Amino acid sequence: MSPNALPARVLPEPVREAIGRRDEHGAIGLHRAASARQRERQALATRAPHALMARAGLAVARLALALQPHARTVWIACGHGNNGGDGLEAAIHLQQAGRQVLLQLLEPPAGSTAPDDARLAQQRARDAGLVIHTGTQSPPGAGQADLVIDALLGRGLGRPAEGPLAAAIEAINDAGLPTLAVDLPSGLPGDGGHPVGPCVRADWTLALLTLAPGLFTGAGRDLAGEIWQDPLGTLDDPQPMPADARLNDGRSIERLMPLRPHALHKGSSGDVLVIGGARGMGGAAMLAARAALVAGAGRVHLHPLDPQGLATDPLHPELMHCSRPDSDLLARCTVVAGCGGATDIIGWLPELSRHAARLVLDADALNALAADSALLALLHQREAGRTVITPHPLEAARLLRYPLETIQQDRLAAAQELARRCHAVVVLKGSGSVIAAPGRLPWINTSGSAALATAGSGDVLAGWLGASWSRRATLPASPADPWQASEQAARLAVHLHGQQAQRLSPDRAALPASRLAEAACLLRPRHPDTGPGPIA
Ligand SMILES: NC(=O)C1=CN([C@@H]2O[C@H](COP(=O)(O)OP(=O)(O)OC[C@H]3O[C@@H](n4cnc5c(N)ncnc54)[C@H](O)[C@@H]3O)[C@@H](O)[C@H]2O)[C@@H](O)CC1
Ligand SMILES: Nc1ncnc2c1ncn2[C@@H]1O[C@H](COP(=O)(O)OP(=O)(O)O)[C@@H](O)[C@H]1O
Ligand SMILES: [K+]
Repeated sequence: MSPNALPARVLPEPVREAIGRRDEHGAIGLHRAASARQRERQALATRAPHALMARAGLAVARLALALQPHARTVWIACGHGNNGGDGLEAAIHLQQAGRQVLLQLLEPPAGSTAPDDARLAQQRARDAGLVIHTGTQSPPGAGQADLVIDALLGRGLGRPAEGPLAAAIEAINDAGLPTLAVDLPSGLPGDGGHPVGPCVRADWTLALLTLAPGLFTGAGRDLAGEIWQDPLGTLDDPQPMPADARLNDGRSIERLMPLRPHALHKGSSGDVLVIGGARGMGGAAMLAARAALVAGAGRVHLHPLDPQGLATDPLHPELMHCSRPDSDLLARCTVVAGCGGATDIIGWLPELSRHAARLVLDADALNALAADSALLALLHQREAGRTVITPHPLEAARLLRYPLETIQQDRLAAAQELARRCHAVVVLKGSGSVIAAPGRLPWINTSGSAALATAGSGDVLAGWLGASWSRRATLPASPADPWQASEQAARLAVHLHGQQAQRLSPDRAALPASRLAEAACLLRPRHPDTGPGPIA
């Protein structure tokens, strides 16, 4: 086994991966189960029987040895499908590398049989002299192993695990050992990232062939740990299956960073107008305005909905108070509406829908929209690429009239549906924010952390996004692609917002939103989140 050829680490960033894995947008593609299967079929068709699984097993064993080089005993829990087959193949290599392997195999449920590849892997493991424990209990000594490899279930998860499978998942979690998941943590739905039954909590996940969106959003990040990928030698295959989504990671947004040329003037950075801050919630609008200012908008106007609200910001006297925005101002600005807007924002929405050049709707503006289909119809009449909405999952649930659970079970689908219904670019916030524009592949953002789970960090994002969009609006637009500017502005702001939070709070301690607003930028942060790179 060559120790040099390891898979590529996808998260945490930065990625130093094999050449050729990025698409024409400089992005890494994500595949839902149906296209992953199709990709697998394509790969199987051009290879010798069992070659793909043998390679998968080798990739798992190599990564296990690289991550835990001193592990002497490795417990490998295998299911009856091809995910288990990968585990069995890995067992052969780990045994050959001198490790003691405790190999557990769950029997198929009554009436079903293991797939051919997995059966062949079982035979090969037996032929290699491995002892296979087939009871429902973990193998003796498993709890004292140095590493557990979870090969119970991968992309085949069809329903919540129960019975022996659920017990095996719980045994892995209860053991508290360093855990490497094969392809997916068992129990994690690859498309959605929101388990409804028991699920392995892994320290590392090695995705095989394709990357599942569910690894990067919802509960996926916490359950998958550090994410690695091995394309199993398929990078040069002709016509690979197109992706269903893309990763909005550091590399993919590099090309979106606006230049600040020497001859820049405030008129070339665009204007932002923030409307929000009803009584008692002036801070929300102030945070959005500050973020827009610090992120580099040419001019920032603030219209507080509370007439007694702060007229000026003592920390930022450059912020312009605006007592009554007229249609000329609306037609010039990127309008960020709704932060702390309460019900006072409702009356503004028809006018904003008609006149705002670019419109970012957040918080209470979204609640107003959810409650009034006439407002939604007005939004629909706006030109393509003129609106961005930034709901958190509960706001998305109100807008779509779905239970919150449904949103979280398939965040990609929810964001796409919202984009279609609202005729807007959508930022569905939370762990692994999804950015979706109508009729386009959605993006899953990789930056950010629980440091952002504080009141006001969404207001900061809305203002940041406003500045990002204003800046892009002054650049030459692509007439053939009306969604491009707003989608790119959202991608850039969402990624930098998360990246700055990681930089300011590396240990994920709660980050006051006012500190984040002061760090708003549209440039590469000075201290990007770096870590040891993978060996690719
Ligand atoms: N065929 C190959 O050569 C390759 C297979 N690969 C592996 O194959 C995996 C997919 O394999 P499978 O399609 O066999 O699926 P899995 O091994 O993930 O699951 C096996 C079977 O378990 C059953 N099942 C699903 N949910 C269950 C539940 N809650 N309780 C009990 N049984 C349940 C299903 O019938 C499913 O087909 C990937 O995740 C990956 O690890 C990849 O390594 C690529 C190569
Ligand atoms: N655990 C997390 N991981 C990554 N990003 C997060 C996490 N929690 C919150 N965020 C981000 O923080 C922001 C919170 O926005 P929101 O829920 O609207 O809060 P608020 O209304 O208090 O400002 C969003 O950008 C969201 O994506
Ligand atoms: K697994």
